[in-house]
Amino acid sequence: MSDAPPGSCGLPLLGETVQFMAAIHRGRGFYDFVQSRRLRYGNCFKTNIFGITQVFLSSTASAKMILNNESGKFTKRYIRSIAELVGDHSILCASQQHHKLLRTCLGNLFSTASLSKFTRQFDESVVQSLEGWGDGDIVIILNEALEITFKAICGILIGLEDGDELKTLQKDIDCICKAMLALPLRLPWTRFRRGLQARERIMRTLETITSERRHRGISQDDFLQHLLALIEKAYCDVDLPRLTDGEIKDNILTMIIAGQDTTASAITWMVKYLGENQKALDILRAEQLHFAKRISPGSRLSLEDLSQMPYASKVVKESLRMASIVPWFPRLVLQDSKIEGYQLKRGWTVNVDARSIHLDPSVHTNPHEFNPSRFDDESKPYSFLAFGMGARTCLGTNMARAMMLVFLHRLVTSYEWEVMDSDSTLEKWAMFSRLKNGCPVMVKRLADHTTPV
Ligand code: HEM
Repeated sequence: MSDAPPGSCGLPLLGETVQFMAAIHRGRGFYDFVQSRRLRYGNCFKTNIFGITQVFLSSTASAKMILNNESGKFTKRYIRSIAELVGDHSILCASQQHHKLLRTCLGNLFSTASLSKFTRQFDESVVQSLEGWGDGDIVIILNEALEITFKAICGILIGLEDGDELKTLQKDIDCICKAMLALPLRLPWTRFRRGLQARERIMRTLETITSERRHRGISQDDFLQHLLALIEKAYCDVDLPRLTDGEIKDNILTMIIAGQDTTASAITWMVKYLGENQKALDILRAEQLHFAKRISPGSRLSLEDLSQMPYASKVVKESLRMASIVPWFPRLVLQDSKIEGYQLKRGWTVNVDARSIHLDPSVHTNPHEFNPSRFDDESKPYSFLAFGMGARTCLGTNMARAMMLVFLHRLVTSYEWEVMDSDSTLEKWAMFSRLKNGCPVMVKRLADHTTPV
C-alpha cells in the first residue's frame, strides 16, 4: 500500500512485540516505545504488537476524528489480555449498542447526589490519614494515595472500607493491573496467569457479597445495592434498564481498576510538580488558606466547596496534562479509512497518542513547564485529553477531580513538604504512568494552619 503510514511492522508474527516488552522493562516505561518512533516517523506511524497492526496518531485533528467518531468507523478496542482480565461484560469491552445501556446504569454512581456524599466521605478519610503524619516524617505519597482512594472507591461501590477482605482485594487488584501488560501466557506462575487467578478470587468475593445481600437481607447504602435494586424493579417494569449479575461484577471490578490507580498516580504527580514549583504552590496555598477561613473548622468539604477553588482546579488540570496518566486510547478500525493522508485498514488498531498532544509545543506553549495559569484562557479543541473525549470519555471524571481537589486542599492547608527524591523513573509493568519511587516527601506541619484537620 503506497500511502500506508510510515513505520516498521517488525518480524513476521512477532512484529515489534519484543521491543515493546523491552520498553516496559526499562525505567522510562512503555511510552518510550511510542515516543522514539514518533520522533523518527512523525505524527502518524505504524507498528505491530501482539500480532496486531497498531497505528499511533498524535495531532488534535486526528484525535477529533477518532474520538468523536462521527463517521462510525472506529470502536473501542483493548488487547485480548486486558479484556480477559476485566471481563467480557466490562464497559471497556462493550459493543457500541450495549455500551449505551451500561453507561446509563453505571452513570448513577456519578450523579450529583452520589458525588456529594462521596466527597464528604473522602474528605473524612483524607483528614484521618493526614492526621497520622508527624512533623519531619518521610511520606511516600503514592502509597498514601493508593490506600485512601482504594478505601473510598470500594466503600462507595461495595461498602467495603476496612478489614482483611479489603487488603486481600487490594492485593488482587494490583496483581490484575500488573498482568495487563504481560504476554498472555497461561502457564503456571506467569504474570498473566496470576492476574487471571486474582480475577477469579475477586469474582468469588463479589458473588458472596451479592448473595448475602439477596438471601440474608443485608442492605447497604452503596452502588452494588443500587444495581441490585434495579434488577428487582425491572421484574415489575420490563422497560427499566438493568444489568445481569455478570455485568455487575465485571463493571465493579472495572471501576475499581479504572478509578484507583489512575487517581492515586495523578495525586502523586501533582504533589511532585507542586513540590518542585514554589511559585505555583504559593498561589495555591494563598487561595486555599483564604478558602479555609470561610468554612467552619472541623467541617467536611462539600461538592459545592470544590467549585470555588479556581486555581486548585487549574493545578489539577495542569498535573493531568503533564502526567498523561492514560497515555493513549486504542480504537479498532471498522472500515478502511483515510486519516492524515494515510490509509488505515479494517482490523487495525488506531491509538490516539494523548501524551504527545499534551507535550506538543505547537499545542501548548512551553509544554514541559508546570504552569496552571495556561488554563486561564480557553484551551484549543482536543488539546486536553486526560479523561479522553467523545462517547467513551471517562465516566469518573468528576469523581477523580473531587478526590484530587480534596487531597490538595487538606495537604496545602496543613503541611509544607519537600520532595526527597526527584527521580521521574516510571514503575515497570504499570498500566498507567506511575512514579517508581512513589514520590517520597518530608512533611512539616504548617505553623499556623487555619484548618486543623
Ligand atoms: C485521574 C484519574 C483518572 C484518569 C486520568 C482517567 C482517565 C480515563 C480515560 C483517558 C478514559 C478514556 C479512555 C479511552 O477513551 O479509551 C477513561 C475511561 C473510563 N474511566 Fe477514567 N480516569 C480516571 C479516574 C476514573 C475514576 C475515579 C473512575 C470510576 C470510579 C473511572 C472510570 C472510568 C470508566 C468506567 C471508563 C470507561 C468509560 C467508557 O468506556 O464509556 N475513571 N478514564
